[in-house]
Amino acid sequence: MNKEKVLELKELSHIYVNASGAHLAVQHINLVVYKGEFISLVGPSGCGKTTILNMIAGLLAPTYGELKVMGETISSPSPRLGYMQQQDYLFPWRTIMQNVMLGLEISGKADAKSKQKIVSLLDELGLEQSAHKYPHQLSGGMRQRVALARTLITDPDLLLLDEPFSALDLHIKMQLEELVQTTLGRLGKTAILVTHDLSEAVAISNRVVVLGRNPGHIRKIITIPRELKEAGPIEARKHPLYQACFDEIWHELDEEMEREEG
Ligand SMILES: Nc1ncnc2c1ncn2[C@@H]1O[C@H](COP(=O)(O)OP(=O)(O)OP(=O)(O)O)[C@@H](O)[C@H]1O
Repeated sequence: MNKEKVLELKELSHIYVNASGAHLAVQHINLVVYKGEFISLVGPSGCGKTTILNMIAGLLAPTYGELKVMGETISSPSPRLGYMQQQDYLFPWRTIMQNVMLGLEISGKADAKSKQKIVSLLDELGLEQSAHKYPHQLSGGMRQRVALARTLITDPDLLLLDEPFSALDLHIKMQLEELVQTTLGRLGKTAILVTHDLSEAVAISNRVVVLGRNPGHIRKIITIPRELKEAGPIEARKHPLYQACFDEIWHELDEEMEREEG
């Protein structure tokens, strides 16, 4: 694996302050993510997954600690980052082509070659027949593929994926995981996925970051064997090495629950 650092989090912490007081949401988050890695964040509800993602996205300022993307401190939303969420946020009055174009327009990257770039990306994502359709004419899985195209078209260094597959039925979800892994792998992209689905985290990631809560912290970082990644998300779930990884994450989360109750 190429050892270029795409993301560096050092002692990253966030305190929410509002009318009811101050709440330490996450503290001492230390993580380095290298080019081409796929990292998942898992943990119980309220452990700070969204808070961490929002800080990386430049939407929320760290209260203390350091956050760098490609060596640069991020303090506001940056074109280096692509954000994909559970909801696709496609504009209903724009065609698929125009929705993807929006990603380029917003980042000021639209030019004479944009249309051709979009056509070939839609083609790669199996959406070649959909370019002139409107979002309501597509299924949920296809809409998420459009959202992926809109995220990838700006060529971000780091993709932030906030449960982008969670609203889809299992079959479509696994197909989309497969497509995302293949596409990001081919483009050499780096990604951070927030998911509640442990099987998805094991099947798609290079490393899984297991978080604990009160306040949010990293409990353990589990490296997934290369063989699972090479098998692809669907076959990985049937691989002999899969269950041990799943059990290790499960055990961490179990211990976290016991720690909280104890
Ligand atoms: N705006 C806010 N003001 C105060 N506290 C907040 C705010 N947003 C989140 N929190 C608290 O910060 C902690 C982390 O929340 P966060 O939403 O990041 O967790 P999460 O792991 O993403 O949760 P979930 O899995 O339920 O989405 C929780 O204790 C939450 O209640």
